[in-house]
Amino acid sequence: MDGHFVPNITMGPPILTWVKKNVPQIFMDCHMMVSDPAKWVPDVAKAGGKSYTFHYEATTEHEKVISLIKEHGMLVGLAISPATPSSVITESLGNSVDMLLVMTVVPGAGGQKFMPECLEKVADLRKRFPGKNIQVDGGVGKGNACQCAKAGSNVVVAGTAIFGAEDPKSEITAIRASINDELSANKQ
Ligand SMILES: O=C(CO)[C@@H](O)[C@H](O)COP(=O)(O)O
Repeated sequence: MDGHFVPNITMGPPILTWVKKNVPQIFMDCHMMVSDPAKWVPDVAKAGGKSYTFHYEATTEHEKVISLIKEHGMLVGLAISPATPSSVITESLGNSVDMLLVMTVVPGAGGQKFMPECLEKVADLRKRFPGKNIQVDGGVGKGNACQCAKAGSNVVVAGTAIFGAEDPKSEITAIRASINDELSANKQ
């Protein structure tokens, strides 16, 4: 968060560098809620970022940003905010990224209420991009992770549900189990 695309400011490349140093095996999935996504690509890659997700709404030069991220050896994620329809993700755009992120809160702060109406977009994207990772972020926890997976998501982000839990480990286990149960039921 850069204080411009969204009102808040959070961590940037210097913090990623320290996290990577202390947890070398970590997979850093970097969701960049920033107005100028191209600007941060080199520094995030250098800091050890593995996946770089930028917002569809932040730029008109999607292909350029995607190429830049790939040139820096990172996986590419493309995010849409609640007000953005899934139809903006064209076949060629969707096929050129590794992950599609459907926000289920307005980007900018943790602790907001999950917006179930956004799951229609997950279902649409899953239908059109069966092989892609589809992430859901915003107000996700063990109570609704299965709804996300049912709609077609296979990756979820949970902040408050985990960091606010009395037992974060068991919250993670419960979220993971409900997604895996749903995904294996869908396979049959
Ligand atoms: O940062 C945002 C939205 O901008 C959050 O959605 C976090 O990514 C997850 O936090 P919770 O919604 O789970 O509290």
